[in-house]
Amino acid sequence: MKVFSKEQIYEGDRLTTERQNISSTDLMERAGTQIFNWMHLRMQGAQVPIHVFCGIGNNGGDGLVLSRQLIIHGYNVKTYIVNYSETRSKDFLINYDRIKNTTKDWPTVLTSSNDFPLINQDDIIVDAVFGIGLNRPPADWVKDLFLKFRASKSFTLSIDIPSGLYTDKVVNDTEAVVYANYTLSFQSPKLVFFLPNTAKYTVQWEVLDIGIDRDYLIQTEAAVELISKYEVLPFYQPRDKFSHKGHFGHVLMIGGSFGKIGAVHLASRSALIAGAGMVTAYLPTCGYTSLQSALPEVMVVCDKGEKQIESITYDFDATVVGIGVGIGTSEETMKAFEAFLKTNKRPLVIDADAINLLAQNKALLKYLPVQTVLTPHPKELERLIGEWHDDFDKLNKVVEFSKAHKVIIVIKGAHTITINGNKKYVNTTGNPGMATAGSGDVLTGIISGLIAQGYEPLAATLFGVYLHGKSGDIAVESYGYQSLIAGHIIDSLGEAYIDLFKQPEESSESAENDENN
Ligand SMILES: NC(=O)C1=CN([C@@H]2O[C@H](COP(=O)(O)OP(=O)(O)OC[C@H]3O[C@@H](n4cnc5c(N)ncnc54)[C@H](O)[C@@H]3O)[C@@H](O)[C@H]2O)[C@H](O)CC1
Ligand SMILES: [K+]
Repeated sequence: MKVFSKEQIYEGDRLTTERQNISSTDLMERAGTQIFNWMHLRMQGAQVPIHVFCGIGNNGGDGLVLSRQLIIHGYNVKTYIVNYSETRSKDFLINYDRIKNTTKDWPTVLTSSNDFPLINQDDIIVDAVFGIGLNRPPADWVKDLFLKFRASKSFTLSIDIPSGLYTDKVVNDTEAVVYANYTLSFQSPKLVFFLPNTAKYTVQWEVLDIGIDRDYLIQTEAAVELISKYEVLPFYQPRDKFSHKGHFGHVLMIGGSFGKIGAVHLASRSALIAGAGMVTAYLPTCGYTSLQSALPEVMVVCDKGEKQIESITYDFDATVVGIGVGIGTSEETMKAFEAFLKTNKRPLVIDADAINLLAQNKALLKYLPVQTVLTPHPKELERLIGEWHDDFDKLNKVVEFSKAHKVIIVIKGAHTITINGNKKYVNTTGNPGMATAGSGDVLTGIISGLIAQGYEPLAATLFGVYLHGKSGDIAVESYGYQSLIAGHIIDSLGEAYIDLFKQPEESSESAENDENN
């Protein structure tokens, strides 16, 4: 699913009204009615007090449409105008008139904290104060209103975006934002729903279809894309009946040091289970026996170093090389890594300490093949690109790095984001149970295993990140967050593949997302 920028959303609105020959008021009517339908379906006329707080722009206008519909359908509604400015939008004013014609119980205009109503915990708050038009911090009394929402502990439903959140930057004052239980967003989810600094402002979100022009949605290139089953399915390469292991490539997994052979074990096994035809693990000699005994399907080549890798030499042609898991950062390993990069011609997946080695010696970056995949966790990323102030700054820095070195970067996290030049891909699978030792080694193995089978590095990365998260989601059903370990993720990989062809997910136009799942 595309994640459009604010400018693209406004343009989509404009084009829709033009191409469908409707007014912006009609479009607002659709938006507000969609919210009403959503609530009506769930509430079925229940007389729970609903407090609808409307700003004076178009987000407020959506709130007024909703209020009117709720009133017409007999709900117990109170409407408030959060009068933070006298510059009311045209469609707000039209709907302000319409609601006044519908009920004698006119909206209450709020201009300071003295006007705030009583809200009980069992009431419902609808937040239609600010939408994507927010361009500066809210006034102090509006912030107090948001604090009152939180203090009430009532279920809070935000329209389009939690008020106080920007679409393209973080908020400095974490109290000047609505903490929504649920956000019903129009046209596209907002990038801020997925970033560590801002995801907390909505527990769940859903996109409502308000009939934006289809051609515009299809033809408009978005800088951010949400990756779910629908986006990865087209990558899937079916197997030919007459295929043999030679068709699915040979992964060379280089890594390990004394005490960290397990990382290579996990990555090699994952590569094989992801579907690679053959996997060879390249290890210091101390790892030979354990790896051979634990993984009979994997071949092993030993380095001359006993406890660490000291010179990388092998005499076969690998399809792809995964390097870095458990490798350590000793001087000898650095030399071996440098010599390897200078001669290697194969696609690379670089993880863990090999990223740290690159960060220590950035001159080596020029030896990376185009579309090398780097899979740093936050600390490794920081060593590579330097510190960042916030999530947007981080994304910008990674984009610059990706463009400068022509590499794909996987920013691992709750919503792993893959960056390829200007394009950002936000993954939707995975869970907190996957924050466990070795989980990253598994990802390295899966991506390498996919590249070996002929997937392009970007497709392999997006598909691999998706499958890794999905396997974790399947595994957590049996083990729970605490007891899930990396090996369980590998064991569920087969089911994650099978799941690709199970019942379709909910339509991507109305994808539901539960941040707590
Ligand atoms: N396709 C769609 O997504 C549709 C969305 N709709 C809704 O429209 C809003 C965006 O509306 P807009 O009028 O542009 O902005 P806001 O309502 O978010 O803000 C109102 C207005 O207030 C000014 N402003 C900004 N920040 C402040 C501040 N801190 N203090 C005071 N005033 C401020 C600014 O000038 C804004 O214009 C979108 O989110 C949807 O909810 C349409 O209804 C239908 C299609
Ligand atoms: K809002």
